[in-house]
Amino acid sequence: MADKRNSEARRLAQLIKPRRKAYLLGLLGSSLMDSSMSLVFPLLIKLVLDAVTAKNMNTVGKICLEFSIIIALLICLTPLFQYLFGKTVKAIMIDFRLSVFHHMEKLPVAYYENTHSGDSLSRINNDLGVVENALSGNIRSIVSLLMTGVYSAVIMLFLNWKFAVVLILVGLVSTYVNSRFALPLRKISLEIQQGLGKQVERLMDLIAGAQVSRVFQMTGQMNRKYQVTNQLLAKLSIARSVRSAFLNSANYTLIWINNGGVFIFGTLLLIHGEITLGTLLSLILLLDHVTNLFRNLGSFWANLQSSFAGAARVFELLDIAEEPERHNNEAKNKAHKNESKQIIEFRNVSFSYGEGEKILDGLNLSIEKGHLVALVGPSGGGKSTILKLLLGFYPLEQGQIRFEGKRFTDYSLSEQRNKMAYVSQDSYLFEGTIEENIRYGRMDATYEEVVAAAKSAYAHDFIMEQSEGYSTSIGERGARLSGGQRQRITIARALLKNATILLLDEATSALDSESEQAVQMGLQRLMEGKTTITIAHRLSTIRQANMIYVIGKGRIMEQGRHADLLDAGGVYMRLHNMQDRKSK
Ligand SMILES: Nc1ncnc2c1ncn2[C@@H]1O[C@H](COP(=O)(O)OP(=O)(O)OP(=O)(O)O)[C@@H](O)[C@H]1O
Repeated sequence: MADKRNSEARRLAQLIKPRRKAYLLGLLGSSLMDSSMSLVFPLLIKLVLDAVTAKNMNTVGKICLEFSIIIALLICLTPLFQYLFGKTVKAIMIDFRLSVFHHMEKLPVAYYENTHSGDSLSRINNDLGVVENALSGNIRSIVSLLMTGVYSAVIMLFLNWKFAVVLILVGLVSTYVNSRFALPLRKISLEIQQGLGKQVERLMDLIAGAQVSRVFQMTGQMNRKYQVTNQLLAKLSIARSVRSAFLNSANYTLIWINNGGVFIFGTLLLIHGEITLGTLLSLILLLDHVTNLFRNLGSFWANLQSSFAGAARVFELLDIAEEPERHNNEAKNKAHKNESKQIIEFRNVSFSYGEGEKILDGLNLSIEKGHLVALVGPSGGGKSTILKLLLGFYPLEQGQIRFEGKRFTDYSLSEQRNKMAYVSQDSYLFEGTIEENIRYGRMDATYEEVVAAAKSAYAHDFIMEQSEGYSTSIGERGARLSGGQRQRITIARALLKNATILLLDEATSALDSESEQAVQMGLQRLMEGKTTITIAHRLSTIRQANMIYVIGKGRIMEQGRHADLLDAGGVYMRLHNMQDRKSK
């Protein structure tokens, strides 16, 4: 645990490193201003009272003038240091948020498939907010407290060392009591941060699943799940409050013992003539700062521990390995020489997600350049997994994929993906205009090229019917468009990319028969001279395919052209007949 804390502190220090000078100057400067402000008054009281007791009015005037200058200086410098500190913390956080964002961009698809988006969102929102608090509020409070307390103690030592020593000894008890509360508070804070993550997950489900939850009348279940996280959070917050309350009452007890004892001791010193009235008053005012140090150091430390809990969750996210430039686990197959002319070849490929069962099991398939190849077969057979492997979303476990005659790993992942365009069942549309969404296919495309792609995808007409044509904003995930319209925009985006290989995963599934026919025609035009791998459930759409692979349980069950497979009378024929009967 201590190691972990150290590592979080070290990593937070690393964050500050590029702006270390400005951060330290802002932090120490503003803390110095805070503590100086607190010390000016006790000193002024002592000096003025001593001068008044000595009836030395000239000195009183001089002291007042000097202190006026000091206070004016403090008033001018305080906002300057605070501005520097605030600005530096913001700059550090901007860089940090950006690096977290960049990291998330590079995380493997597997991370997103296996982690609830609410958890990630909570880490980059709530937990990063907590880190910002640590860098600004928490650390500054501790430094200010330390400075004020230590200065006050030093001044007290000068004013009367006996008084100061008694006070410090009593204060150490207070620090010990406070520090005992720090660790449990940190533990609860970590649980609260995790609970907040769960709560965001529930909220994400509520928003993203708004339609489904209404159709399936799920509000009861969703409410219950939300209640569970809410109650857990409430329980944890109460536990934290209870511990804080105990800490506070322990502190109040100590304050009274401390103040009472010190007051009696100070009065005795005054009666015995060891200190003046001015010194006693000044000591009593300084006393508050020193007891504050002993009393609050523990609880401020505990707050910092809570911030570390948030930081730990962000660093945990940052520690997840990014996608490599290339998957290199095929290196053991170096001996394999390429003698094939195929554009894509799977050789004895086996794959499973994590520790689970084999999804692909010694799969062999080859795809010729310019061909239209269809993958069909029962649900869960592994068709989409084949496309995911081609896109490099997962590394291979066994076997190899060859690509344009070379090993897959001879290409970087970005080179592989540059050669491919992908339209999946639920291709994502981004917040922005229709034009922007199509242009993501190729950022340097001209407006005319964007329009041409939209025309080929048979999207142009409905785009022109929108209020602002290509500049129409489509809303989150294209919520202001119909399913078929969304699909045609994603097809236009893929068309614009003009990649050598087209991967279509049920690309026309969301279209009505009329627009499906239109898109099929557009795709036909696009596929000329390109290699297309399409996953199709409706076998009527792949009659023209050069090769059809029937995939089941991660293996090829049958392969051939449409007519051959029908003649063979196997799985394909049964699927075909079933669909035929349904359509009639
Ligand atoms: N990210 C994942 N983690 C774990 N298992 C997964 C993951 N994605 C898919 N699977 C499993 O892999 C198997 C094959 O899935 P895949 O999506 O490749 O099948 P498919 O043939 O495309 O199915 P469908 O025709 O229904 O789309 C399924 O059993 C599925 O549950």
